[in-house]
Amino acid sequence: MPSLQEELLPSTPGKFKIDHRGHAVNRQFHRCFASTSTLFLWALFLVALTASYLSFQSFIDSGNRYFTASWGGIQWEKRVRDSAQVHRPDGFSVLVTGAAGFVGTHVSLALKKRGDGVVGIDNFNTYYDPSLKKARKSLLQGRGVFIVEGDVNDARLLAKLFDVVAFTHVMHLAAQAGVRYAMENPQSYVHSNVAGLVTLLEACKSANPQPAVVWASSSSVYGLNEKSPFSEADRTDRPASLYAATKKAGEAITHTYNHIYGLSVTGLRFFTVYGPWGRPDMAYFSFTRNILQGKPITIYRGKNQVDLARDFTYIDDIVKGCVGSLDTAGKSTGSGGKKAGPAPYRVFNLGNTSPVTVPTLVSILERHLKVKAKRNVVDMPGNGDVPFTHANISSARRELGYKPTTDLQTGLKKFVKWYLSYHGYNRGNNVN
Ligand SMILES: O=C(O)[C@H]1O[C@H](OP(=O)(O)OP(=O)(O)OC[C@H]2O[C@@H](n3ccc(=O)[nH]c3=O)[C@H](O)[C@@H]2O)[C@H](O)[C@@H](O)[C@H]1O
Repeated sequence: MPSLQEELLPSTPGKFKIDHRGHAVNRQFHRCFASTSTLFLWALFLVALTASYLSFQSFIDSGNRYFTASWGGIQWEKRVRDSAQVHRPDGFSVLVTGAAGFVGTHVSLALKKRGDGVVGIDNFNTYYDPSLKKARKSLLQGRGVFIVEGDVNDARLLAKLFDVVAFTHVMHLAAQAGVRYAMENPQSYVHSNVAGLVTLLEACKSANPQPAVVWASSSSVYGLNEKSPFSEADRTDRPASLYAATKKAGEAITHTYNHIYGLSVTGLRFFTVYGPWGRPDMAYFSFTRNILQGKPITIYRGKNQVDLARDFTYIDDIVKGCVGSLDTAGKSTGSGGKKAGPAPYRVFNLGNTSPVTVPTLVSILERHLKVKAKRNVVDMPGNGDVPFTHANISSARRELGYKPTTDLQTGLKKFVKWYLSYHGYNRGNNVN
């Protein structure tokens, strides 16, 4: 006779010995209970493991934030102060956000050159090759512009910067750019163009004295507007992309800060800016790369086979518009978060006033590169693009003295020259 103990335990691990009904139920119950407790113990173990992993991660994260932060300290503050030092009578000290970006680099160089103090901030994100941003940073460093590596969403960093320097102006160019990428990564637009903007404005409104703010809006706010050329008074309530919607939101948000806190605000609607040190995600840049590499380029075409057109604007003209905006920006009236009276709120188009079709842009590039493009013409996908842009710049001309002087042919020649030299092509043989 097997003992009770023997009856309850399977003879071979994993197997049941069903002698009769009662024993089998007993054994099953015991087995089930045993496996449930094992499962429970395993689950407990896994939960504990996950919890310790998560707290370790958060420790690492906070460690990164607080112990390896790339800002702070006496030496850092000295670099910030030196960079903000003004070297002309009545000069400005300007905080340039997105300073390692395309427009940010050019504006910083121009301001520094005329004797203004400039401190840059840039998060060096990977939207496009950060090595280009690092190269721009080196260029700026060589001219005495210090760039802080940080995000405009970092309120502590901004507060510190305003603590160290009484900035007279903020040139806010940090943004998530690109019209079509908004479908791939919508949150990045909210993060930079909405949340980042609010964090920056909070810092500006709390500063004492408050700086005047000039910031980059976009021609894309005109969206489905069909009235041409686009005037600042035209409708901007029909954006065609999330990018455009966040820029439109930025115009509303900056208006609020102007209204409540007396911040002086100037919004600049840039029209498809291009030139040396430009953005690799933009059509003129990626077309150049592909043409030189013998790869096909995709040219979008609008409804009824109408070519798309843009009011392409050369970077040097945009820089003049930015500097003119800083020069004419009235003062903010508030301080420490309190408004003392009305302050200026302005919006200007900065375009070239002569739209060019995308196929014409490609022909100009072909001429400068002396290489034929492999054109792949497709119907414009529903990706946020608008069929054309065309700026009316009378306001900017009147109030900022803005007068674009570079046509697309001339501007692309300068871009191609830079592109070939930057990428190490043999310039003498390739550029006319
Ligand atoms: O003014 C602005 O507010 C915006 O300008 C710029 O946007 P866009 O005018 O769309 O420039 P960009 O991408 O160079 O496309 C140019 C043309 O090429 C067409 N295009 C584009 C890519 C392609 O592969 N094929 C093509 O035909 C395309 O359909 C378009 O017709 C900035 O990127 C943006 O950040 C914002 O600042």
